[in-house]
Parts: sequence; structure tokens; C-alpha cells
Amino acid sequence: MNIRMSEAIETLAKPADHPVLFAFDGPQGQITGRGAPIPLPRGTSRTLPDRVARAMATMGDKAILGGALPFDREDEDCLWLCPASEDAGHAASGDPQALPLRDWDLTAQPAAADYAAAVDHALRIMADEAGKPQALEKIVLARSLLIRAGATIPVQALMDRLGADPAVTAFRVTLPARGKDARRVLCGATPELLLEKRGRAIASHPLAGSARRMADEGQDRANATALEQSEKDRREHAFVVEYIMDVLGPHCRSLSAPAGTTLTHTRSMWHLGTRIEGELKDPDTPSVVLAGLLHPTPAVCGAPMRRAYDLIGALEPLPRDFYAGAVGWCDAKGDGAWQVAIRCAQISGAEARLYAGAGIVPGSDPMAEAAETGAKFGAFLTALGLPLDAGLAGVTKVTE
Ligand SMILES: C=C(O[C@H]1C=CC=C(C(=O)O)[C@@H]1O)C(=O)O
Repeated sequence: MNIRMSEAIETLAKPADHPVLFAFDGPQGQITGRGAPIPLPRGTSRTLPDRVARAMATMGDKAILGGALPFDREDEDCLWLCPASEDAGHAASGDPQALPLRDWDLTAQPAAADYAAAVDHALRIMADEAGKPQALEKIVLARSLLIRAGATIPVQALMDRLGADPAVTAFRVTLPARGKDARRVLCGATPELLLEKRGRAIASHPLAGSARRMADEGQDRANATALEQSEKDRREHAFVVEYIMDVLGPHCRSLSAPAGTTLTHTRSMWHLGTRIEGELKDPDTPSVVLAGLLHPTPAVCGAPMRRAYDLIGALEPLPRDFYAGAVGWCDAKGDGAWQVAIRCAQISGAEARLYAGAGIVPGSDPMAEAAETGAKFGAFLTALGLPLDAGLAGVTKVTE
């Protein structure tokens, strides 16, 4: 179907009557896009700037663009154009009775032990290649949990529960139908800001390096201190900051990152973070175009990027699809916020596929990385009403 953008906006007269296409609720604000399901022409990262420029030329200040960029830059993105309206502040609340899930079963894909074997494999490649040109220095490997419930998973109620943590951006993005999955939604609660733009000012807040939060205050503090002092985690983090500085640098008249990292936290995880801030040379560069240039960063892929990306395809048994891509919104001025699509699931009816990954560098311990991914599932599992450590099944005991 070929739809001109001007026609698309006219068709979407009463957004409140339409289903939610995308919604974000977090430190960067509350944004909801509703409308008849009219996507922007779909395409890959290569055509993104051109498609966005054409959309922006017709959208005036009455529309907002939002959606998801896939992990794989060669896959098609999913962006929607909606009228910006005064009641678009937030989506209606979900039915609080709809959760916890009552009947469910859970399958780890791959099992924790197979994930640890893939980590071990990557570590051996790093050791073999050390010192050679284009040697693999970091890779982020992910695994997934497939949850099958007895009834349709209530996306808005889930998003409401995920958003209870003030440190995260809860999000939902309606994805294009695929096969029997007619109503696919990407839903999650990400703590990681890929790119925010207001006028000329931009910011990014990459995270890499993790430790699990503990119920016991003393143990929790000990985990945080160990993370702050971990040379392995600081190395893992530095790749991300360096990459973002390199990609954004040519687009900025100033760009800076503080020396050292800051400890940040969600309700279930500690992370190392760095807030990068800058000023664009061209304040009209749309935030979605900058997000498209940036992702996937070494927080979800690795270094060197191409080498890590190829190996992810070989070592992970399932495609990532929109996990580890980017989700966000962009207004007619190009302002907006894009988050890294982590701590999320692709939901289709009564099924949810959750994803979590961990950064691997020389010195990583395969079973500890499997445990880290297990802990990263925690927030989503809790929101569904499942046991916090259901994601740790098959992880043999590792020191916290
Ligand atoms: C890839 C994920 O997390 C990234 C973000 C923060 C910390 C990370 C880490 O310590 O490995 C990851 O880079 C994920 O949650 O799936």
C-alpha cells in the first residue's frame, strides 16, 4: 500500500479512538502515539534518513513519529506516524486485576548451560585473536525465555507495572503482523538512554557493567562496591563510551564525557553508566536519524562492531528481531528520545519472548554471565507476577 504522509495525517482524526501504536513513560517524559495503523514506508537503516526527511517535510507540527529500530541494521524498522494531540500524554491504564499471570510455563532458549558454552566459545576466539588486526575484543551475547500463558498477556497492565521503577522508561510499540502473530507488541522497561535531543542539545547515557541487586542491604552494597571496583566491568563499559563519542563526534560542535563511570541502578540491577552531552552542529538533525546512526552500540553488540555482529549471528540460536535495537519518538522539530530496547519482550497473544544479554570481555566467567542475564530478566518476570529468579533456572551457583 502506498500512502502519502499528508493523507495519513488527515485519516487519523481522532487519536483517542484508536489503539496505541507506541507509548513511552520514563525520565524523558510520557508520550503516546495513537492512530489508524499507518506505518511510514518501511525500510532499513540505509534509507532511514531519506524516509524521515520526506515524512518531516509533510508532517508540520501536528504529528509525531515513534516506534522501533531493529537490532540488525539490514532488517526493516517499524515507525509510525500519528497526530500529536493534547490527550496523547499517556495511554489509558491497564486492568490492575489482569496480572499476575495465573497459568504459565517457561522455557529457556538456549538453556543457561548452552548459553555459558557460547560465552566460552567467544572467549576462546578473543584469546586466539588477541593482538591481531580486527581482533574481537567484546561481544554481547543474549538468551531468551519463552513464556506461554493461559490467556492473552495484558500489555497495558504490564507496562503500568514495569513503569513503577522511576529509573526506567517503560515502553510498548505495536510491531507489524508476521505470520500467525497478528498483534505483536514490543514491551519493556529499559534503563538505557541511547539519544535524547532538544534543539541543539543532545545526551546519551550508555550503561555496561552489571551486578544484581540483593534484598539484603549489606549484600546489595557489597555488589555495588565490587562492580565499581571491577576492572573487567570498567573495560566492558569503556568500549561503549568510546564508540558513542566516535559516532556522534562528527555531528557535534561540542561533545564531552566525564572521566570515570557513575554507579546507577534500577530496582533489580546495578550498572556502570556515563552521561555524554553535546551540542549538534545542525540542530535540525532528527533524533531518529541520530539513533539510527548510533545503534547497535557495544552495549548490545560488541567491538569491533562488524566482527561482533557476525559472531552474534553464529552463536545465538534465535534472531534478536527488535530486541537490542532502539525504541523512541521524534517530533516535527526532530526533538525526541530514543532508548536501547533491552529488558523487554516481544509479546504475541498469550506468548512472550523475553531477551537479556551480557557483555563478554577477556576475564568474563561464562556461568556468571548466564547468571547476569538471569538477573536481567528479573524486572520483567516480577511485573508478570512470576518468581524473580525464574530466569536463573539451570544456572549453577556463582559468587554474587
Ligand atoms: C544487553 C543488555 O544490557 C546491556 C546494558 C547494560 C549492561 C549490560 C552489561 O553489563 O552487559 C549490557 O551491556 C540487556 O539487558 O539485555
